[in-house]
Amino acid sequence: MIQILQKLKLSTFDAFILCLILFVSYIIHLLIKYPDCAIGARHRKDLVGPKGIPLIGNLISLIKRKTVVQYEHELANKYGSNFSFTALGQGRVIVSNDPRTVEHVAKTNFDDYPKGEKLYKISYDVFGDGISTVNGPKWKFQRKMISHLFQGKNFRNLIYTSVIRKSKAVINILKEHADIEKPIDLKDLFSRFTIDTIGDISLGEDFRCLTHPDEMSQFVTYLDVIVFGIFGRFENPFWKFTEKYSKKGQQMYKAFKYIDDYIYNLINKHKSQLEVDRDSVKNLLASFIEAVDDNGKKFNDKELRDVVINLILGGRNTTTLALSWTIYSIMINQSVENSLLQEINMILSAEMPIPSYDDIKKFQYTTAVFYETLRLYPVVPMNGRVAIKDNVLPNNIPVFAGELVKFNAYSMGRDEKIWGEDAKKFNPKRFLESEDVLKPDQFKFPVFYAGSRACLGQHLATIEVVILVVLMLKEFKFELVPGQKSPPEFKEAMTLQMKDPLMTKVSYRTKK
Ligand code: HEM
Repeated sequence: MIQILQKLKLSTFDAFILCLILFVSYIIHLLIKYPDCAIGARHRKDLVGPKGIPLIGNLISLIKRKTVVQYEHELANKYGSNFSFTALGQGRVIVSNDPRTVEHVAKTNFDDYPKGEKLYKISYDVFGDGISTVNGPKWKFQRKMISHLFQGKNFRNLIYTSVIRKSKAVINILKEHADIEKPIDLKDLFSRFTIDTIGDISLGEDFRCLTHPDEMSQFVTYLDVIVFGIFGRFENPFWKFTEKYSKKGQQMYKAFKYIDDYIYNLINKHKSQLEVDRDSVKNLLASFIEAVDDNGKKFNDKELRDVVINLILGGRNTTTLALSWTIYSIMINQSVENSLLQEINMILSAEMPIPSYDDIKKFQYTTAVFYETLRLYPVVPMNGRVAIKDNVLPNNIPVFAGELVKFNAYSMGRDEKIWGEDAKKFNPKRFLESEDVLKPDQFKFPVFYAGSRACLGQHLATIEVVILVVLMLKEFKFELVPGQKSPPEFKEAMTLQMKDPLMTKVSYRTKK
């Protein structure tokens, strides 16, 4: 540019005026191209939604939001099931809370909506090439191996034994609180339960979060550091730079290294043990080390690390939140608690105080309570994919390559068009009275996602929630400590987090 100006032999003042004209023309060009949407987003008159500001779209409303879920839910209340907005850095977002859209994205046109490059790059340090973020053959291989293992009898025994053992530890903690009438933060207790359970199932490790809460395992502490760190990257386009020069960033890098070393050490330890005696270790990591696909291919060490960390992270937070929202929903619905107790007393007895594996499926009402909770409080409240080619949604909305098609499971769960007039009411029986008892249409109820990439841990999560809820309710009554917000406020995150602790009074059902 400077060379061109020199060749034109313009004075400094003329050059300045020329640059100014060019700059202003460019801005005018952008303003014409993006009159009400963010730079990079296609200007579209055919979609309804909040009017955007030229060049930045709806960025300011998004910044001022409480949480993105609530922002989108307010828009759904105003504009209906289908609407759109844009934001600088995000491009165009098309929200379509229509079961047909979920089916289109998750199943029918699956190949046109892969997991995005941005997600892969931002979370590579943690998820690596694990199932949650990859596409194509890498995803297929892991999906096949994991589902195969998860369907086996060994896995069944492993999860059952582990969940029962860890649930008993929870009951012991609750006894301590009930004895001295000391309230407990159930959200924190569930988080310790889920990490101890998934640590046991996947690695054979006892993180001792239930038994020794004051000596927090370094692995667990660093796990939280990386989860929050990665979430921060989605909000900060300059993360690569800021992490390099911030204390928080340095702590994250330390955490990545620690977690990697920890898992690689365990892989080596497991391999040595398995060489000596194949039956000496029974956990998911051991099973993955031994697993072979149809072509005789085994997981290499990097794949083992990735698969294990993906399962730990995929299953921990989600189940913690599911348990917290379930117990909260029970506490505020007395008639639901009564029906639960009726079911528990019908299946369990003084001689059989603990459900066997086969008993679990008898707890139909309890499972319905879990589903009903997820309908109103889906712990993965929003989901979506960027289209890689032009498409048309079943409701005739065109989608252009690069646009993000989203559905908001929180809004869908409260939509009368989907769930009828009592959509906002907590009514677990709806999952029992419908034709497909406890097998809700996954496109209408996409809380575990749907189609080929539906959650692989649904069964495990259901077992964890049903067993723990049954054992807890059988022995104790739970009440919200007064003065807390009900329903609890949300905290901005990828999952539907409660902002504050869930302080709860615990008392014995029968006087000791
Ligand atoms: C209530 C508890 C849970 C909920 C609500 C839940 C929800 C979900 C959702 C919405 C997805 C799709 C994510 C996406 O692709 O955008 C997913 C995927 C997945 N979940 Fe879960 N999950 C739960 C528990 C678990 C557990 C306990 C595990 C295993 C330890 C697990 C393992 C997975 C895996 C491996 C995937 C990836 C599947 C694939 O991409 O093919 N989940 N889950």
